[in-house]
Amino acid sequence: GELKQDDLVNIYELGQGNGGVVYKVRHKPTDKIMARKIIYLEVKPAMKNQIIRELKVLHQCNSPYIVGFYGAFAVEAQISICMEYMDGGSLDLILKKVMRIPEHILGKITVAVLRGLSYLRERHRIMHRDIKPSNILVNFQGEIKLCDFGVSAQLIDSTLHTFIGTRSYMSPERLEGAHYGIMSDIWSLGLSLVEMAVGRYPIPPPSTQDIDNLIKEDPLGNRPRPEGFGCYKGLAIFELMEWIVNEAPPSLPRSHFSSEFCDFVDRCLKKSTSERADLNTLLHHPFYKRYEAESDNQEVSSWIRQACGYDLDMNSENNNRR
Ligand SMILES: Nc1ncnc2c1ncn2[C@@H]1O[C@H](COP(=O)(O)OP(=O)(O)OP(=O)(O)O)[C@@H](O)[C@H]1O
Ligand SMILES: C#Cc1ccc(Nc2c(C(=O)NOCCO)ccc(F)c2F)c(F)c1
Ligand SMILES: [Mg+2]
Repeated sequence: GELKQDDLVNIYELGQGNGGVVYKVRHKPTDKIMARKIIYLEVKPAMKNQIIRELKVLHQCNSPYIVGFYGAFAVEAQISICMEYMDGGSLDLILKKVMRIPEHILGKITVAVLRGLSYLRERHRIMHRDIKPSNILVNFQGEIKLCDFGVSAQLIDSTLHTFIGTRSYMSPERLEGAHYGIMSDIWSLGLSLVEMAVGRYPIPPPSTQDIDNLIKEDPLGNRPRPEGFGCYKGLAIFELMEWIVNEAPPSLPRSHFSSEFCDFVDRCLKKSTSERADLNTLLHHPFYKRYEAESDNQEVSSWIRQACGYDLDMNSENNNRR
C-alpha cells in the first residue's frame, strides 16, 4: 500500500548531502526498516505531483544492482523517497574508514556499476547523472547497488540551480555545458575508481610521494589517517572545474595497480568523448572480465564487515587490538 508520513518512525539520521537528508526509519504497519530521503523543494503543487508521479517509475526499477524502492510522497515542501536500507552504507563512508579500497573489491564494484548503468539504459532509457562513491551503496550480504539516479526529469529540473557539490565528478563536456549522456557517467565511474584506489579525490592528481605514503599503510588499516592526508584542503570548486576541463586527467600508477585496472580507468577518463570507452566496450574489457565471472558476494561481504569493524575476531573481548 501507499507509504504515509505517519506510518514512519525515525530511528536515526544516516547522513546529509547538499540537497537532502536521509534517515533510517521503521515502517510501523509492516515493521520494515527503510532509508527515507527527504528533499526540501519550494515548487508549485503541479510540479510536486509530477515529481511524485515520475518517482513511481522506481517501482519498475528491479535489478540486483539498483537500490530497492518502497514509495515516494510529498508533505508540504518535502519530497520523501523511501528505499531499501543498505546497512554497509555508501562507499564514501567506507573510504573514510579504511585507507583505500583494494583492487579486487574495486573490480566487484566496477561490475555492479556497469551492470546497473546497463540496466538503467536498456530497460529505462536513462543515464545515472550522479555516479560517485556516496551514490554506490553496499550491504553486509556483499551486494553493491546504485541510488540517486535521474529517474525524474522534473526533480532534476527543480534542483539544478540549487545543488552545488564541493567536488565534482562531472565530465569535462558536462562542465563545459556541452551535450552529455551516458559517456559522462563513464567519466564519473573512472574518477570514482581512482579516488577509491588511491584514497583521496584525485584532482589535482596525487604525487608519487602521496601514492607511496598511502601504499605503505595496510589497505584495511582502521588506524587514523596521518595528519592532513586524504582530507587535503583541495582546490576551490571553480579551480577544480577548470582543472578538469584544461589539465590532463588523473591516472593510476602501474607501480601499484594491475595494468588492466590502469588501462580501464584510462579509457574511462579520456577527456574527449569520442576517445572515451563506451559501456559496451567496458563490458568486454579484461578488468571487467576478470571479476564478472565471480557470482557469490561472500568476498565483498567479509571485506565490508571487516571494513566496518564488525569482523568477529575484531570485536571479541580477548582481542587487545584497538
Ligand atoms: N538507501 C540508503 N541506505 C543507507 N544509507 C543511505 C542510503 N541512501 C543514502 N544513504 C546515506 O545518506 C547519506 C546522504 O545521502 P545524500 O544522497 O543525501 O547525499 P550524498 O549522496 O552524500 O551527497 P549529495 O547530496 O551531494 O549528492 C549518504 O552519504 C549515504 O551514506
Ligand atoms: C532507488 C532509488 C532512488 C533513485 C533516485 C533517487 N533520488 C533522485 C535524486 C537524488 O536523490 N539525488 O541526490 C542528491 C539530492 O539528495 C536526484 C534526481 C532524481 F531524479 C532522483 F530520483 C533516490 F533518492 C532513490
Ligand atoms: Mg546520494
